[in-house]
Amino acid sequence: MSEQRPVGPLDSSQIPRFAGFATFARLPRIEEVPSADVAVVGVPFDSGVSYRPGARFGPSALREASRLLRPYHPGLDVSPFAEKQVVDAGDIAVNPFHIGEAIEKLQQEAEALTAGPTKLVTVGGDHTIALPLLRAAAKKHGPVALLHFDAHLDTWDTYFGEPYTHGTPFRRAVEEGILDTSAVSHVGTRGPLYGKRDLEEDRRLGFGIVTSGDVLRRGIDETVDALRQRIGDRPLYVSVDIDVLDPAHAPGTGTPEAGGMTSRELLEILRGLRGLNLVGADVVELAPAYDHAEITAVAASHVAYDLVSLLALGRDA
Ligand SMILES: N=C(N)NCCCC(=O)O
Ligand SMILES: [Zn+2]
Ligand SMILES: [Zn+2]
Repeated sequence: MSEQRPVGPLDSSQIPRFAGFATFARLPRIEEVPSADVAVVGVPFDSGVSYRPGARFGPSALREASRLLRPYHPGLDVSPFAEKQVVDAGDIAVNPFHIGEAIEKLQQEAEALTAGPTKLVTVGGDHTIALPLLRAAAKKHGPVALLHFDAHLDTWDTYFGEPYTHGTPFRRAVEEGILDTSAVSHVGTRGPLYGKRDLEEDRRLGFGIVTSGDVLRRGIDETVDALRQRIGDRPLYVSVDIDVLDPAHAPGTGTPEAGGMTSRELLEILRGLRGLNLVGADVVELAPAYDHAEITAVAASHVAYDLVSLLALGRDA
């Protein structure tokens, strides 16, 4: 940004936070400011799911839950909306009846949004959308390190013979050479698999795994240290599937698995990433039809807030 001060959220002491249109954290829309450092953008797409549908309603649920976010982040000691111009870039509308076309359009739109200095936090939508987002990130930064928070590996080959689904984005990404496979990790993995081969193939692709049990046994600090060492100075993309959380913390999702992380653990690990070379991030698989009292939407909105805050801190954290 130039000398101009960022346009922040609506003042909740003047306009109650439950009033008015829902943009992320009540921030301005992208059209309302000359340029943006960080944009939160929705992708209401769930045509790639293998079980419960409904993540197409994720972006609007997250925006509604984000009304309660406040401008200062004590955990990271940053006021992200004062440091940087953060905006809501609306939704990227993609074809719900054609996955291939949806992926192409999403990649184009993500490239257009990030053509300048703007960094994206994308709200899904199902996990299929990570592939075009990673393509756009790699086009700009070269192959990126990946930190993938998820109950699932999402490195399966095909479903019903189809290569582009929410269970396959990271295998496609490795095949396409858009990930730096010396620094790709899953965190929070658990639950039954199709066979032991799933793990062998995942390892062959280059992934390291920190299971949800590992996080419990090692604790936050040791987990963060190991991840930071692996990532180093590389451009980093963070993908958060909200089903990384235990169904008690995130019932509103399509493929829930027992034994997951708490939202506290996830947020603490994210805060441990400050100072890394974060270039983009997503939060996916929020499916509000299965939610209760906005439990999952609130958790996802806080994850998005932490990701925005990390981007607002930038490298000088
Ligand atoms: N990406 C998510 N959430 N789930 C993938 C699960 C794929 C499966 O049903 O085997
Ligand atoms: Zn998952
Ligand atoms: Zn996933």
